[in-house]
Amino acid sequence: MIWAIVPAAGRGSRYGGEIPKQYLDIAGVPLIAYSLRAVLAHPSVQGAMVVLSEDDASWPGWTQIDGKPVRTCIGGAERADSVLAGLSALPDDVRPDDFVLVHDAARPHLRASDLERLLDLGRGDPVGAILATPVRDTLKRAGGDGGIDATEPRERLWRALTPQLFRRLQLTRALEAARDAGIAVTDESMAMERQGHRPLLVEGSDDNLKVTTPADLPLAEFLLRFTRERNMPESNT
Ligand SMILES: Nc1ccn([C@@H]2O[C@H](COP(=O)(O)OP(=O)(O)OP(=O)(O)O)[C@@H](O)[C@H]2O)c(=O)n1
Ligand SMILES: C[C@](O)(CO)[C@H](O)COP(=O)(O)O
Repeated sequence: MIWAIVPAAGRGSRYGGEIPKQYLDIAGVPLIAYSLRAVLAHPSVQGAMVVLSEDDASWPGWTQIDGKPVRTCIGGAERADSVLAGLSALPDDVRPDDFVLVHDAARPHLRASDLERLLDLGRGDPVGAILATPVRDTLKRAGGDGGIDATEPRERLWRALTPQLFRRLQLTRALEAARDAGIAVTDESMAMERQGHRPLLVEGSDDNLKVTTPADLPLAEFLLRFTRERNMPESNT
């Protein structure tokens, strides 16, 4: 069985607003509820560890979703610190070799079929796997003056998404090594790659968007309200 770690300790500075973006209302439900419901919907996921900020005043205090346990711990200044805190706070019966699934609280529209593919392929990989999508646009390198310095080759370039699936101890060691080296890793895979691992790329969906700026919220709401595969959470406490 697998535990999900849901980093939700960010302040949403690029979004702005009164409350952290993971608590914004989408169709009457906080954004984080969709992200949690999406990972907990898989039968192999037995619970979720939500990583909160020290002064989080918005967390609704859920202790279960769909009958699965939801626990919390306090994160850190950077996302990687929060994931490390989540790894450390997992229940004692989560073994060092067990897979854990890390999914951003800010990614509410995770398709069940994408999660199934990630778990199916990732659990068969010696290291683990991440959801990602191939880059489909031409990429430009910006100069400091607002002009274009170069067009970058996009062959074999993918956008990393979440969830990302790794074994508890291996991921813990990789994140600790990056922290101790003073390297800021932007996702779990980067920490694993620094250790020489080559995580599997599993193709996900472009609509597994991360709500980062205000422009993202209407699109997230559209996706959650109207797409076929949706995880509309029921109310729960
Ligand atoms: N110290 C941090 C920073 C981020 N996150 C979480 O990591 C996910 C992805 O991070 P991002 O989209 O960057 O969220 P924020 O850091 O809140 O956004 P910003 O960078 O705009 O402040 C979010 O669910 C966020 O809550 C976290 O748990 N702990
Ligand atoms: C983990 C992630 O969502 C993969 O794309 C991304 O790296 C998070 O970056 P952020 O700057 O913390 O939003």
